[in-house]
Amino acid sequence: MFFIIFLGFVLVLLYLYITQNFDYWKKRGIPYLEPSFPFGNIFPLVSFKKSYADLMAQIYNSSKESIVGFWIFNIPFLMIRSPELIKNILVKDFDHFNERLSSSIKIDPFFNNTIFSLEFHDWKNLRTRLSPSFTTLKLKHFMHIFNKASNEMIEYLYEVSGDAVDCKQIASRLTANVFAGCGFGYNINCFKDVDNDFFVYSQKLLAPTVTNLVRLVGFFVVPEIAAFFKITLFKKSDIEFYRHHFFKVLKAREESGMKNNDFIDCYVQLKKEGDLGDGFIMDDDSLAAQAIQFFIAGYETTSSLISFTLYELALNEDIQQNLRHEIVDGLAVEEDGKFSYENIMELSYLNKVISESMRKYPSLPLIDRKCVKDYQIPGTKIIIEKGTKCQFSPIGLHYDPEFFPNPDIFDPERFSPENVKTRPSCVYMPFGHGPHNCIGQRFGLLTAKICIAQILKNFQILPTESTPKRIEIDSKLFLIKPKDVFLKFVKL
Ligand code: HEM
Repeated sequence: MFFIIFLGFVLVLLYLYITQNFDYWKKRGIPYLEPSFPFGNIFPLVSFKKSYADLMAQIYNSSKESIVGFWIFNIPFLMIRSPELIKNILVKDFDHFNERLSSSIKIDPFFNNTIFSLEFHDWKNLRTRLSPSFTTLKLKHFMHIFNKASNEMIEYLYEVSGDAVDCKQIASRLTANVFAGCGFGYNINCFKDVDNDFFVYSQKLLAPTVTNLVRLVGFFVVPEIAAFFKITLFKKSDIEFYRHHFFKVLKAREESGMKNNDFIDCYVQLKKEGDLGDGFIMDDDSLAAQAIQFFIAGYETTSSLISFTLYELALNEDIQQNLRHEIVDGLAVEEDGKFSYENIMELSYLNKVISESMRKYPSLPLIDRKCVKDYQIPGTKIIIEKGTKCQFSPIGLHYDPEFFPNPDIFDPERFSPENVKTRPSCVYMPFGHGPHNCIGQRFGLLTAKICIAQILKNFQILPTESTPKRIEIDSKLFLIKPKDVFLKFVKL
C-alpha cells in the first residue's frame, strides 16, 4: 500500500516537473505543436516509429509559420522554417547564434576537446588552425591517396563483376582506405584485408543500434540530459584504438622530422605551439580528439553519400549514361589516365548528380544552433531569447515542394545554374551554412567524386532483384544512411 502511494506521489511530481514548461512558447506568442506527457513531441522517436530525421521533417511540415516551437521531454526547442530567417541565423547574425547545442557542455572526456564541443572563442581559435588542412593545395597533395584507394576498389569490383554486392560495404571500405591514408598516414587496403582494424572500428563507431541512437541524440540534441545520466558519446575501448594509432604516428613523425603535407603535419605544428592563446592548451588529449573527430564526422557521411549516389545511378540508367559520357570525355585529356584534381572539379554533371544525391539524402538529420544573445526577428516583435535551442531540418527543406518540386524524383538538373539562382540559398544545407559549416566538405566531396567517376569509367551499375524501389531509413539511425543495398557492377 505504502509503495503504491509512494509511486503515485513520484508520478505526480514527475508530471508536474515535465509539464511545467509546456506553456513556454504560448507565453511568448510563438506558434507551437501541442506537447504531451512525458515525451513532449518526440513520441514517434522513442517508440521507434520514426527516425530522428523523419521526426524533424514532420515537425517542419506541421506548420507554415516561419518558426514553430516544440518540446523534447520538457525542453523547449524552436524549428526554424523560413529561408530568410535560416540565412540570418546561420550566416548574417551569426554573433547571436555562434554555438552548437553541444558547445561548452562537458560530458565526455574525449568529445570535450573536439570542435563540436568547444565554446565560441576556443572553437574559433581551433577552426582557424585546422582549416589550412583542407586547402586546394592540400587536397591536390592527397590525390595519390584518393587514386590509389579507388584503384584498389576497382580491382575488387573486377573480381566480383556481375555479382550482387552491398554498395555500402564498397563505399565504407574505400572511405576507410582514404581516411586512414590522409588522417593517419597509413597505407591500408580493406578490400584485400577484409578484417582490417581501421575498417572494423570505424564500422562500430556509428553503427545503427539503440545505444548509439541514445548516445547521439543525448549528446547533440539534449546534452544536459546526457550530462545528468553521464552518457558518453563513444565506448572508451573504441576511442582507445584510434588514440593508440594516433600517438604512434605522431611520435614517428616528430622523430623523423619529415613533412608529408597531411593532417599529421598540422597536429605536429599544433603540438609545438601548445598554448593557442586565451588559455587554450593543446595537450595530448586535445590533439588526439582532432584526429579522431575527422573520422567520426567524415567516415559515415562520406561513405553514405557514395552509396546513395550509386543506388540512384543504378535506378536511373539515363542519368548514369550521361554521367559516364562526361567522365570518359573528361579523362581523355589526361596523359596518365588518372584523374587530376582540376579534371575532377571540372565535371559539372558529376557535381549536379552528387548535389542531388545529397538533396535526397542529407546525412545529418539536423543542424542546430544555440542563441547566445537575445535576437529580435527582423520585421517582427518576436524575440528569440538567449539560451533558445534552434533546429533546422535539412530533410524537411530538401523535400519541400516549394523549393524542390516533385521531391521524390532524382533530378540532377535541379542544380543547373539557372535553377540554383531561382532558389533561396539556405534551403539546401547538406553541409550546413555559415562559419560553423562542415570543415571537411571539399574533402568528402572529392572522395565521393573520384570513387563514382572511377566506377562509372569501368562498370555499368545495375539494380538487383533485391534492390528496393525506395530506401527506408532505419528508425534506430541518427545519421541518414542506407543499409544492405545490393547492386551489380558489370565490367564495361
Ligand atoms: C559528404 C560528407 C559530409 C557531410 C554530408 C557532412 C555534413 C556536415 C554537416 C551538415 C555539418 C554541420 C554544419 C553546420 O552546423 O552548419 C558538418 C560539420 C562538420 N563536419 Fe562534416 N560532413 C561531411 C564530411 C566531413 C569530413 C570528410 C570531415 C573531416 C575530414 C568533416 C568534419 C566536420 C566537422 C569538424 C564539423 C564541425 C564544424 C564546426 O562546427 O565548425 N565532415 N558536417
